[in-house]
Amino acid sequence: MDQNAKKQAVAKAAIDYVESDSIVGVGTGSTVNFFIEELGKIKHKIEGAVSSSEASTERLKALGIEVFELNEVSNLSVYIDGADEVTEHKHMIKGGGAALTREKIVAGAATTFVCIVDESKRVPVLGSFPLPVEVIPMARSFVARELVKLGGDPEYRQGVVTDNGNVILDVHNLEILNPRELEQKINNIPGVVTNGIFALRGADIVLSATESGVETFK
Ligand SMILES: O=C(CO)[C@H](O)[C@H](O)COP(=O)(O)O
Repeated sequence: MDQNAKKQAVAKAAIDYVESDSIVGVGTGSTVNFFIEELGKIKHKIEGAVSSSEASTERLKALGIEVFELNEVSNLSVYIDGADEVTEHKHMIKGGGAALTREKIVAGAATTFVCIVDESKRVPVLGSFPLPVEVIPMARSFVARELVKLGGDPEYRQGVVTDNGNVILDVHNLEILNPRELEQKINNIPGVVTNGIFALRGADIVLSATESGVETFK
C-alpha cells in the first residue's frame, strides 16, 4: 500500500468518529485532505465544519460543506487532524504545514481529538522532526536565542507567513524527553504564539495506517 493509499485508509476510518448533524473540527495537511474528501461524501449527514486553516476552508467550501467560525460554535464533539510525529502517549509534533496555532485552538475546543497518520509518523520520542514554533515577527531573533538556550537549533522558515500574520522557526536537534514540560517552557518565551508540541492537549485517539490496515490507539 503506498503512502497515499495509507492516508486514504486512515481518512476513511476517521469518518466513523463523525456524529450525525454535528459540526466537525477539521485540521490541515495532506492526510486531512483525504479526510475532507470523505467528509464531502457524507455532507448531507453533518451540519458543517470548523477549520484550522484557510487551505482547509477552501477545500471544504469547494465540496459544498458549510464552514463556521469557531466563535459561532459552542460544542465541537470531534477534531480530526494529522501530525508530523506521534508517540505511544499520543503526544505529537504538529505545524509542518504552518497551521499549528489554529490547530491547537480548535483541538482545544473539541471533546475528542482523533489524530490520523500513516505509520511513518509514529516515533518513540519526539524531536526528529524539527519543532515548528509560531512567533511574532518582531520577536524572531530574540525567540531564536531563547530556543538555543533550551538546546535547539532554530531555523527561520523563509517565505512563510501564517494565517495569523506570524513567522515560523523550525527547531532542529531537540530530543523531547518531557514534551509537556518543554511545551510549557517554550510557551512562556515572550513572542511565542504557539509551539508545535501537542502534549498538554494530546490526541485522544490515534488512527495509524499500516500495510495490513488501520490500527486504533485509545
Ligand atoms: O500540523 C500540520 C499542519 O500544520 C499537519 O497536520 C501535519 O504537518 C501533518 O501533515 P501531513 O498529513 O501532510 O503529513
